[in-house]
Amino acid sequence: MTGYNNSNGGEVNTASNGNGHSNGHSNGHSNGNKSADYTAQENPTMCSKDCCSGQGGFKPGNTCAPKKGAVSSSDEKIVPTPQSLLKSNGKIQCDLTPDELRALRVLNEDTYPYEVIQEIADFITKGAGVRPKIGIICGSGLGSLADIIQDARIFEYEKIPNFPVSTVEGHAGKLVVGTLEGATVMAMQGRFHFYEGYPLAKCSMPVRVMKLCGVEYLFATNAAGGINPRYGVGDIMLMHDHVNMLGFAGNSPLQGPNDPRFGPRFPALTNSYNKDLINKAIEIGKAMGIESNIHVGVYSCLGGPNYETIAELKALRMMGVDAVGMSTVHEVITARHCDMKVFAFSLITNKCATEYNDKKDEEPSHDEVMAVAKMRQKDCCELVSRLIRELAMGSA
Ligand SMILES: O=P(O)(O)O[C@H]1O[C@H](CO)[C@@H](O)[C@H]1O
Ligand SMILES: Nc1nc2[nH]cnc2c(=O)[nH]1
Repeated sequence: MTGYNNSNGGEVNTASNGNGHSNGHSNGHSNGNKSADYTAQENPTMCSKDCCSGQGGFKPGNTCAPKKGAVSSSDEKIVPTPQSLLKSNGKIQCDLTPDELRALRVLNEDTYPYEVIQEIADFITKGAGVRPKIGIICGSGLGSLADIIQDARIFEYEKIPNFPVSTVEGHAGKLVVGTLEGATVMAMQGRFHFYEGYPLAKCSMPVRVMKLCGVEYLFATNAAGGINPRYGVGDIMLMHDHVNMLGFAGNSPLQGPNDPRFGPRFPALTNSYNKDLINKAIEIGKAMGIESNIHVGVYSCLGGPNYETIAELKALRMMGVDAVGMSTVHEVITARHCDMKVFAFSLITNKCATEYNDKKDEEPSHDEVMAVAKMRQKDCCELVSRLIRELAMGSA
């Protein structure tokens, strides 16, 4: 095990853009060509945010009207959208089929009151005949974690009332309830991502379903890019913390009115990842002989679906991030909010380039992510099963 490692091994160079061109700005902006309408403050011909806010934007009578000759979008002719495209007989035209409309509605139904989540949980526990104690979320290509569950009762997402559907390859869209190593478990073969168009609260809604089914421990797994230069493809990073990039941008699965039946308005996240489970997993890694492929590190979730630019990866490395993905963080936040114990790991499926001269063939692809996950699924399954056995025996 490489152990805790937050050190900045990436040797990030902020003075140059890495293409050999100095960017000319001490603040790290790489765009040397400042456009004419860069900000309202810098160009007095443009109105500021305060000036036009709440007034429907710029109006000709405003005192801050652009001066003649100034570069501004108001110089362009505005062609209004013909009413004929918007309305027909007073009704809004819509070419979507009823199925497409339903899909849109499901996509936009992002509030899940306690009662609806309770209904979903009841549907599952009645159908399965058990109350699972451990919840597992299978990462991309790691669906086999659910295949090892015994006495499995399988629920397809489409058949669960009010449940979203999986749209990503490698996420089958099934909920598997049964037993594993003597413990009752429920596993999501397919998670929901922000980039699929689901709001974060909807992405992590199944965690609340797990809670109301009786789950006490969340095991979240994911496929991730390794930013820490010491991580190799196929390594496993036990998550001991995260950087919530979507949170930096004002997005949270806990946004909106708080239901105290789930948890407090302002939950603390300082001890989100259960240390006993991390230590147990390290021991198990040693027993499995994969000690040198196990690390403990910091994960960060970006919105995706694109993989990161090199500048973004450099920035994440500077922030102490070891692995990057597009999931898990909102699930962990939701789990901690309702007081579940969390264990999470990333399977490193690709090495992230943090220098411009890194090899071009290091570009990530989902095919590669899936292939590596397939290759490493046996060890991931063994790690999870052994850890669950320890929990079932009461020694973790
Ligand atoms: O986080 P999981 O679901 O494992 O999947 C990861 O892999 C996909 C990209 O290849 C993204 O969905 C990313 O989040
Ligand atoms: N954001 C992100 N997600 C991933 N999932 C698997 N690899 C990666 C990666 O490099 N970046």
